[in-house]
Amino acid sequence: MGDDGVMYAPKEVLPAYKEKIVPLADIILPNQWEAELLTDTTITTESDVLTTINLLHERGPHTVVLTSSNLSTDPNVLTGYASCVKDGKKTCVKMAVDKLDAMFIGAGDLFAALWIAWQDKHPDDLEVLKLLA
Ligand SMILES: Nc1ncnc2c1ncn2[C@@H]1O[C@H](COP(=O)(O)OP(=O)(O)O)[C@@H](O)[C@H]1O
Ligand SMILES: Cc1ncc(COP(=O)(O)O)c(C=O)c1O
Repeated sequence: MGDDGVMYAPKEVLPAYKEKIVPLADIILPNQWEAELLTDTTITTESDVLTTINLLHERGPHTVVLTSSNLSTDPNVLTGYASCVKDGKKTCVKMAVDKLDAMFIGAGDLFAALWIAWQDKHPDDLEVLKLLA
């Protein structure tokens, strides 16, 4: 959808993402900014992360992965969060990635492709899946 305050799609389609596309999805992998945009929230704490992830679960997806956030206090670490709901039980893990000093276009797309493939192989195992980060 976008990065750092810039949407790749026209902003007019945002309501369709919120109301139509998210409810159709089983797995969504927004970065922090995308998650905030989809839920009209602002994330400044881990508690906010959980609130935002829950709002997204409530719309339908059983898996919500916040691929990156600005919550890490270590400039060399990128922090993400993954949450799955199965049989009414929610599991959430935190992912810490060694941050490279560069900006990668397409990292989110690549991450999503890898995650979806591995989640198909390890459907209930966030501890394995978080190793992708
Ligand atoms: N600077 C970076 N250093 C190391 N890994 C990165 C970096 N940027 C992205 N990644 C990896 O790619 C994944 C997706 O990146 P992210 O920036 O969250 O997606 P998007 O491109 O959608 O904003 C991250 O979870 C991380 O694993
Ligand atoms: C126009 C455009 N640029 C860049 C990207 C890459 O996005 P990301 O870096 O979030 O994977 C996309 C993803 O769909 C895109 O549509």
